[in-house]
Amino acid sequence: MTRIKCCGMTRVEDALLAARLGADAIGLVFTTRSKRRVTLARAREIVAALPPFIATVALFMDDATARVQQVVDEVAPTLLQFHGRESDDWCAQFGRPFLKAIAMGEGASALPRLRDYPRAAGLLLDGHAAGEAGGSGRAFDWSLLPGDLAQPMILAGGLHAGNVGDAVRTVCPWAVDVASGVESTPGIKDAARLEAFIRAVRAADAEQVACRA
Ligand SMILES: O=C(O)c1ccccc1N[C@@H]1O[C@H](COP(=O)(O)O)[C@@H](O)[C@H]1O
Repeated sequence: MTRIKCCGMTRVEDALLAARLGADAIGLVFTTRSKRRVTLARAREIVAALPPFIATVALFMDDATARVQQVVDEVAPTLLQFHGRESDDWCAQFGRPFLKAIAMGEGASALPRLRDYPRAAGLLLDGHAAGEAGGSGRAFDWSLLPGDLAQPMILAGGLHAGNVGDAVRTVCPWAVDVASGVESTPGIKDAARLEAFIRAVRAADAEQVACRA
């Protein structure tokens, strides 16, 4: 079954809705380069409201070590997610499992970077170009993806209810991650779009026997 992460939560009600509809994880964005940025207080409020077994993922992009440590100490997210030029060692210093985002917007030239993060719990492949912020709603060419990634792959970038079924069938990712594709406005989730997204993933899962082989 494909795991589902819904990123860029800024409201308790949206996080609870995602959990109720069947999301496995929610993302909280701390980088200043995002319209979905949350304060520490709001992040704590969202995390405290969640039911059991929903993972929380704190997202950063070239942030200071002290800032990441502060979020680790005060919010206690399940995982960290790094979107910038952070190295594998730098990401690992917090002693937490982490996802490393790889900017796939440049196409095949991004592929060597998939080998640079052996300590990552998963690689999140996003549609933006290196140096740009994610959460742009931009997809990339999934046919570039190698079938033999060493780590679990989290597919992101421009996913929405209309294309996520194809993504699951074509790529067989460990998880999918969505931000703008389930929003009415940045940071505000749309219940109908979120429900349609999760339904589309589950429908593709039901058809896709190859991924479970
Ligand atoms: O969501 C953001 O604002 C954001 C900012 C900076 C780096 C990453 C960000 N979001 C991540 O990007 C992916 C793809 O977003 P989208 O679905 O294409 O809008 C998203 O899943 C977040 O993990």
